[in-house]
Amino acid sequence: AIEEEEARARAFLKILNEKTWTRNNKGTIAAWNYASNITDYNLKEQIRVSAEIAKEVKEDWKELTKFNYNTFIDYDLRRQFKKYSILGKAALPDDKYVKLEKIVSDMESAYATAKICSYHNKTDCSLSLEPEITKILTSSRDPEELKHVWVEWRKKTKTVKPLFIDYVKYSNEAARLNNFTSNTEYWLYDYESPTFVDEIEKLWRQLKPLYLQLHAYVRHKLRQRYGEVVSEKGPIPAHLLGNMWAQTWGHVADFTLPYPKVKGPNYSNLLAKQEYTPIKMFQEAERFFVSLNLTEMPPLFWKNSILEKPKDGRDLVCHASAWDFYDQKDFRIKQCTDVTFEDFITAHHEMGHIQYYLQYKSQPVAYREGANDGFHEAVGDVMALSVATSKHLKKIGLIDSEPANKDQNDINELYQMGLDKIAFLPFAYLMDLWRWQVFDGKITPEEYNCKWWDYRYNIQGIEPPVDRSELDFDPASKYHIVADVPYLRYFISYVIQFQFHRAACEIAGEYDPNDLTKPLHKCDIYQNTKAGNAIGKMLQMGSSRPWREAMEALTGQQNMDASGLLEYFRPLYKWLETENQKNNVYIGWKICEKKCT
Ligand SMILES: C=C(C[SeH])C(=O)N1CCC[C@H]1C(=O)O
Ligand SMILES: [Zn+2]
Repeated sequence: AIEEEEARARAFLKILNEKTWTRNNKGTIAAWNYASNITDYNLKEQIRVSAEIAKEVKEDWKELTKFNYNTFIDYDLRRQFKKYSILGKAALPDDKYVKLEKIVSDMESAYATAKICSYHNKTDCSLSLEPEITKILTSSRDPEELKHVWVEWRKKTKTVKPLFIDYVKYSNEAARLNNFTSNTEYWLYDYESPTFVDEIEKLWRQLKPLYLQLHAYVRHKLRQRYGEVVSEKGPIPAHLLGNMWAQTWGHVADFTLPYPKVKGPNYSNLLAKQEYTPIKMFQEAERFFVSLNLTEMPPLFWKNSILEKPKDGRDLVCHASAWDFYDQKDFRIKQCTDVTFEDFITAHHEMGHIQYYLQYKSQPVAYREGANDGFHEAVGDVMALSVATSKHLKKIGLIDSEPANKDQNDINELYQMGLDKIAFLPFAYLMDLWRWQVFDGKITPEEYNCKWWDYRYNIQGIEPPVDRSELDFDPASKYHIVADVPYLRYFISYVIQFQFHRAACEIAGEYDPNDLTKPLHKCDIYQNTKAGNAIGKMLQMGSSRPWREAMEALTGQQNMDASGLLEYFRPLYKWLETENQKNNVYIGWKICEKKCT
């Protein structure tokens, strides 16, 4: 009878849970050893362990699928079985599994070890993405030097194209073995919502007008600074926006600010002046979480994390990441942290992942993940929305007084935040729009690059600094493309983090929609344990319930909703519309001559 089968299933699941966290721990250790020290030995070891685990997982899967779990009455039992029933890449035959693992590791190490020559000193070819190239992109105001690093980085990273073609093939093969039509369907499966892509498209439609206003203003200001290299009505040249991928534009703030006369201090300089070190940045981040009655970092975090780029000359993956070792004790961050405000904010982002791991660590293994992957990306950013306010920075003594001219400074602060949060939306959206079409075969290898630039033109309104062709492979210039990391999670995060922020700020009494003295963008939930407890309750759920129920636990609503972000940026939106009208600025962009052939 079903009761008897469910009893057997519970016993089976108990054992599977134990085996799974132990396997995950072993696999994560091997993956950490490779990512933090790229050597042939560590690569072989990582692949050996991963293949061994895949074999064992497949054995257990054969047993698991003998159960009639879709008929189980117990929701929780049914849900856990359903999660374990998706085998993922382990569905591949052993040899193809190893091939796919090696392909992704090789693409990731090509990216992690890529170096370019300096613009000013052609014999110095030691520049890595972090910190050297990043520093140039954020601080150089020489269009020729910016063009040099933009082009040279892509010359180095495009070499993985043949590997990427095979990556697509094997990923699709694995997806089909899981009864998905392609890797696209596999990537979207966990959102448990057939209308999910439509919901995302609708959010972008609601947010695009705000983006168009910001884009028009920034192009106008860049044109004032750089002249004809920035067209009046065309896309913005991608190399002038302070970021290798033009995904966030915060580093052009200092010469495009709405009210330059009341420009505040450079926070990065203040961090350096106050002798912050990477460790102190993470300790400060921890203090914020603990102030909300959330959990402190466990001893092994401080013992095992890599919080600065090692100076021993080793190759490692510098792209910031947070790791759960599934033993409920070992949680780590690996980040090549510089003492900059951007990295201080990223420290909160990464610690948000660790906090989520800590909050759901007592859940069954199958539920130790975000309600959906966008939630995982949002946790730290919610904290950072409070931390980045001048009100908070005064509380922690980074600045000694809040800026004088309130209204003008408010617009400046909103603009600074908008250069990161609003500018990011079309980039995050197009990253998987392109990959979904690649996995579905609608974009073929012969057109990878020009279809990429079609999206970059049409959705983001940017253009390359030099002509592109199919001999280039610009998507590979971005970590997530070569490392097989989906990106829709960040678009989701940048929308829902403002819903979470609004809910937490209302609980904290820091935001009141009817009280103009408490606008959302001035909210700081620091030390508010009521807000912290509400956030913690949502995080403890992990993926034990569908994400809409987790969303409802904190915000009282079940849908993703652009109104949080639009409420936060409302004052900036009005200011931009007025300013653009005053300057008679063209809104949008004419698709100028195709730069990809
Ligand atoms: C910091 C991380 C590790 Se999850 C990251 O990849 N992020 C954080 C924001 C967007 C995205 C990126 O850098 O592209
Ligand atoms: Zn993240």
